[in-house]
Amino acid sequence: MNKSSENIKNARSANNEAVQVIVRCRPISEKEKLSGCCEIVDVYPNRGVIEVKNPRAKSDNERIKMFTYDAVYDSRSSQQCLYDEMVRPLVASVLEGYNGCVFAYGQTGTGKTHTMEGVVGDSDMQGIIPRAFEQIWSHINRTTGVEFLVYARYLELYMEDIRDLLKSKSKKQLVLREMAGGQGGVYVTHLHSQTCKNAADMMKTMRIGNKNRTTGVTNMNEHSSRSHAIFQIAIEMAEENNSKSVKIGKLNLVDLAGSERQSKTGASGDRLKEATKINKALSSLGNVIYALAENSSHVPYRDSKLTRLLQDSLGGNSKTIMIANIGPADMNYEETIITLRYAYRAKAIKNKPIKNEDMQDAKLLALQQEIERLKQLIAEKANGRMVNIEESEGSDDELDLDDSDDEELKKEKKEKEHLIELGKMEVDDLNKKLRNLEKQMVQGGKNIVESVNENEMLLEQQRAEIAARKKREIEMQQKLESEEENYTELRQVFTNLQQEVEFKREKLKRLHGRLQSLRQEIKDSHDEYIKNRQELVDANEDLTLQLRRRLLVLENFVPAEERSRLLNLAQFDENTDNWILKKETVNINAALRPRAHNYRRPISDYAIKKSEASPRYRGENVIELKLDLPLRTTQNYLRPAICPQVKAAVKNVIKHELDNNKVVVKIPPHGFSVRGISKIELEGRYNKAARNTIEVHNNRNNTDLLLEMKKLPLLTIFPSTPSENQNIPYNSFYYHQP
Ligand SMILES: Nc1ncnc2c1ncn2[C@@H]1O[C@H](COP(=O)(O)OP(=O)(O)OP(=O)(O)O)[C@@H](O)[C@H]1O
Repeated sequence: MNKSSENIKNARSANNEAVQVIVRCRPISEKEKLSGCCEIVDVYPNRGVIEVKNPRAKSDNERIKMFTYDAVYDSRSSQQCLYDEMVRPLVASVLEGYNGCVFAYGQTGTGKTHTMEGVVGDSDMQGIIPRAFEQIWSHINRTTGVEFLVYARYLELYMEDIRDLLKSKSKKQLVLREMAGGQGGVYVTHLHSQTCKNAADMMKTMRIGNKNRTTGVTNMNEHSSRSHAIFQIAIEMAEENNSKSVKIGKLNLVDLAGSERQSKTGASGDRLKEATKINKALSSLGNVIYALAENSSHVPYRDSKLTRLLQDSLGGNSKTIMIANIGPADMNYEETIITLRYAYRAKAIKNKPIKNEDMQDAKLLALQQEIERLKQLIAEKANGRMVNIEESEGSDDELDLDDSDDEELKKEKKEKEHLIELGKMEVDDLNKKLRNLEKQMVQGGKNIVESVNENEMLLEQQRAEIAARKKREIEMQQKLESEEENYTELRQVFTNLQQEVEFKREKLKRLHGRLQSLRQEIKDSHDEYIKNRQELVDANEDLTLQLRRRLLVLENFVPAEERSRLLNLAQFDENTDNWILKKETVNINAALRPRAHNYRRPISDYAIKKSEASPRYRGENVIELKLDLPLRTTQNYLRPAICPQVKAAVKNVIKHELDNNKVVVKIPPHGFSVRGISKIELEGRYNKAARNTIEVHNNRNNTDLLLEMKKLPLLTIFPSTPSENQNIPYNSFYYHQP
């Protein structure tokens, strides 16, 4: 049995593990306070409960909604606390070879980026991603006897397009592909992997990605709110004496786009199209979560690129944490409830985490093999060189002994020396290559002195213990609450019937209240469902209308043979999720031959019907001559090659001109006057350093001239040599040509 099928078998027998769902509520913002918003969210961290008050409630049942999660964090919760309690154990699993995923979900401005990234460089405020870097590298620096290969990838999904944030200028097409060998999982082709050797490298990688995320974007905030960012870290590990067995831990850190419904933003036209595409990913994510929670036989992963990318993390072999971010203001009540419902549903998702062990396709293995090969090659080359050197020295001796000036021997010696030299260069090259390859790997435990601070380790251990205890407490508290009803009844001793009736009436009232609020929740969910369905029906109608309009154009204005030709060429490309036209195989003879048709265009139903009555629509023999296909198009145009000598000569002349040419600057075109002297023309030189800049000299040291020049709109004046004394008039100025 091969390793991958063994892995799959392991996965099946592995324990199911639910997706951990956390809710974090951010503090109320100044803007919300100023606009008179009030807080409607109550967070109970030790019970894992969130309560939301409906600001527009008409009845008691509608007033408060309660949701329970694995953990909840209020506005005062620290970044450190959230990380230690929830994320640290997950990253520790990744370092054992599991797949892990943390994704932040929620309305725009609720703190997803704050939670995932935080304030980079601030030890208290930094978020999950930089903390994960620290944890990973402090583990590597402590682990002796293991070789690591760590690399990061950073991608962005915007309107169903994937962008490589580490190689934003790359022209290579990024396509999603299924892993070979039925291992499950999806990867992106041509995505750049940045090898990292320490936490600073990773931080730099993240910064580069973030910079690329915003370059060329007109509205940075809007863009980041509408795109999904995925930072991927892969850690390959091999024990030094057992390099055959490689483990790979993979961590996906995802900052999703804002989840608010687009109808609320009043988008229309292109904006709506964009919104629909952005929403496509999030609504597909919702559908996947729903299907998994309902244990449905079909999970629509293929509906969007986001769900395909997160396939492993939802219902797959990964350990996953979902962080739902919410705001406390009444203004966002509806969105908050939607986020909370979404998160509540995700609690039901079960994953089957498995360790990625004995990975034959690991980069580390290939790297180690290449290093071994190079070492052998270097040893062989070095041996060969030694033999050559000995031989050459031998012939030297012979030369000395015989004291002969035999030309043959001299030539042979020279050749040998040449060979030795070549061999040396080759070995140097190989050594350089070897060092480069070795540099990519990190020897675990190397910086042990730096990182193993006893107190630090102890602190970390204690934090982990506290986190585990807190988690247990929440679980127990939740269990206790659910069973409290029965316990109180059992513990209650009634002295008379009246007391028992009273107690039971109270209980009935409580249960009735709970029933009513559950009914209300069902009604709300149903209303939400109807609303969503209506939105889908509307969208469907819109699309049908568009389709009919296009079909009408197609039927009436596109010739039938052209239509069938296009239909034959069209095919759906699963990888790009789009229809594409296959390349046509042109039979040149057939294409050029004239063809006769028994009709003339248009050939619409209307025209056919009318053809009986009106000669205007009657069929005629039309001979169609296909246009000759051009042998070359403008795209194939090649510039005539210019002889390099001519090119160099022209360049020289231009350079000479620029260096020596004095330029007469007229500012403005007709010049200007200074104290009666009219139409002064200034003389200047091209400044070599700055194109479009002419250095103008005020040789007359004339302050009035300077003042006049300063008034000119096109003139930027600054001294060519900085002068500390501002009263001394500048002698040189720069005139920027507009
Ligand atoms: N827990 C928190 N404590 C303090 N401030 C917070 C918290 N969460 C969010 N904020 C602040 O709220 C603002 C919005 O947060 P952030 O940009 O992280 O939201 P977002 O959900 O990522 O938005 P977008 O969808 O636009 O990317 C920021 O100024 C951030 O500092």
